[in-house]
Amino acid sequence: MAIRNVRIPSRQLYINGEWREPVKKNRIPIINPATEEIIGDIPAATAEDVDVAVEAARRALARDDWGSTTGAQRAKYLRAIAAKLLERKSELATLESLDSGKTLFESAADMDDVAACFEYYADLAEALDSKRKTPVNLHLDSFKTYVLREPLGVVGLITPWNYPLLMATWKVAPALAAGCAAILKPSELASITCLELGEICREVGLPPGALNILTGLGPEAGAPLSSHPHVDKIAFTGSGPTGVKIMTAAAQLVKPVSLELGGKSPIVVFDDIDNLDIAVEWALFGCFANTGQVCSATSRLIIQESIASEFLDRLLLWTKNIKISDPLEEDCKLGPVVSSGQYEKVLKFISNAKNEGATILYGGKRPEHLKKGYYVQPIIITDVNTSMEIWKEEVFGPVLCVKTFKTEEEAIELANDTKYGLASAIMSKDVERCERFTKAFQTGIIWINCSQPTFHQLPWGGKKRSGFGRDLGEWGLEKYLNIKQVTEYTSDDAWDFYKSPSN
Ligand SMILES: NC(=O)c1ccc[n+]([C@@H]2O[C@H](COP(=O)([O-])OP(=O)(O)OC[C@H]3O[C@@H](n4cnc5c(N)ncnc54)[C@H](O)[C@@H]3O)[C@@H](O)[C@H]2O)c1
Ligand SMILES: C[N+](C)(C)CCCC=O
Ligand code: NA
Repeated sequence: MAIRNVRIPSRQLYINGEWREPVKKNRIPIINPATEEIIGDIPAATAEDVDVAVEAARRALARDDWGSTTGAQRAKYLRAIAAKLLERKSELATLESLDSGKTLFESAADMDDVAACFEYYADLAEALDSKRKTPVNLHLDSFKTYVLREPLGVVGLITPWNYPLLMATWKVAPALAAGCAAILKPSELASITCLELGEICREVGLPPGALNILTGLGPEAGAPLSSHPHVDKIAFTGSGPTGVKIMTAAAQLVKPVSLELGGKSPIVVFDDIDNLDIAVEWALFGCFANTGQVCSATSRLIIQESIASEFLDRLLLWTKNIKISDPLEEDCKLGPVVSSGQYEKVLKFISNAKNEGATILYGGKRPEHLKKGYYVQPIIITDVNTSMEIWKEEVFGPVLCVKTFKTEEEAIELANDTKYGLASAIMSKDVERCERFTKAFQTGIIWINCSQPTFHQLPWGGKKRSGFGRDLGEWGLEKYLNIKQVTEYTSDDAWDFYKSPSN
């Protein structure tokens, strides 16, 4: 249930466990994409604030109350955060919808996922205690060796607007579980819930500086974080062009980065599926959930020619049935896109596709009943060829383009015909065929007879231009750890490499 008349909290930057006004005192308006109204504002951090936050993070690591904690002690903080998040679930979900345009149903599901992700990494933090020191047996009498897993240090976490608190959590929870001190820089287009995470950390008594939250613009707050000499790693989720900038800045200091970038993922549908409607719904969900603003959206439908016409007829019926409304309205299934910039971008993709000769089978216009807000009907585009922009580029909106195939070889070639490599889906009841596609798809995520279900136990990330490194699962924790080898000489005998002068 939405909380009507919810108050938009007015916050400052969260640094060293306190709310702190940005040095330059600037603020950025919060716009509700469903109404185009300004509903509040967030602080705008600059390089000066980044310096203060990095210093706070370094001090946290040097203090015993954070830097010497066991995994079990950190797990207590993570569980307390999860409990507070659940206590405030309805309010946070409403705030997320007001800020990003996400349907209330999806925002509420995100809050459950956020809390579950903190719980999951609490378990992994506890398990880390027994793995902190691993002896390595060399079968030598003169040496004792072991490997330590330690927190990597101060980490910068830069995140996007499409799942504001969830994408932040995929990085914050494992970074804290590992014992790092973190600086989160959420997207300026949707930061409300990330700032509320700051309030929750304050309430549960997370040691000062363990997590700092700097809202602000990318070039003003994100860039100085990426190039800061005392930030040991940047974990980034966002667009390809920003990923390139971050990697370039980090390279100057040989700072490690992990990049979760965009995609143009395929969903391949074979004519052996049992139930057309079930496959149609997955195709719809795979591309139109979160108004298509999903990095892993399966936005290229590759359908076997023999069922294409019937499949598209059904797809059209299902698409027309999607309720488009204010995201807080009950049963809303498609809200507005996040911002006016994103709205213009989506409309431009549609007009370019038309100009290049593609057919708009359905949608792409403002819904008649919604006069305000960044709303666009879901769009299905046919007569697409592989050189068109709409086939090649990520739209990040509710835009599905369709191509047909005859043979399995043709399907796999079309599926892999992309610079991206995040996810792929196959719909078929032929188990061996699904195995062949699992091997052939050039992506980090494979969905079989579904699209998008995500579990925090499993690694999330891509290859090719979708980036590298993994969030979630044990892989999402490893990236915040430094692996340190320790070699001890235990013999009483001299090493005897040089001639002793006393002989
Ligand atoms: N692979 C994934 O897991 C995943 C998940 C969600 C979103 N995405 C991708 O994110 C993109 C949409 O998100 P977006 O529009 O917020 O992306 P974006 O790249 O514009 O912004 C992402 C973050 O980077 C910051 N930023 C911008 N310029 C910067 C700079 N020069 N230095 C440092 N930080 C900077 C932004 O302020 C924001 O916090 C899409 O391409 C989508 O595919 C990927
Ligand atoms: C869990 N989801 C919905 C697949 C979120 C993917 C994150 C990328 O946009
Ligand atoms: Na907003």
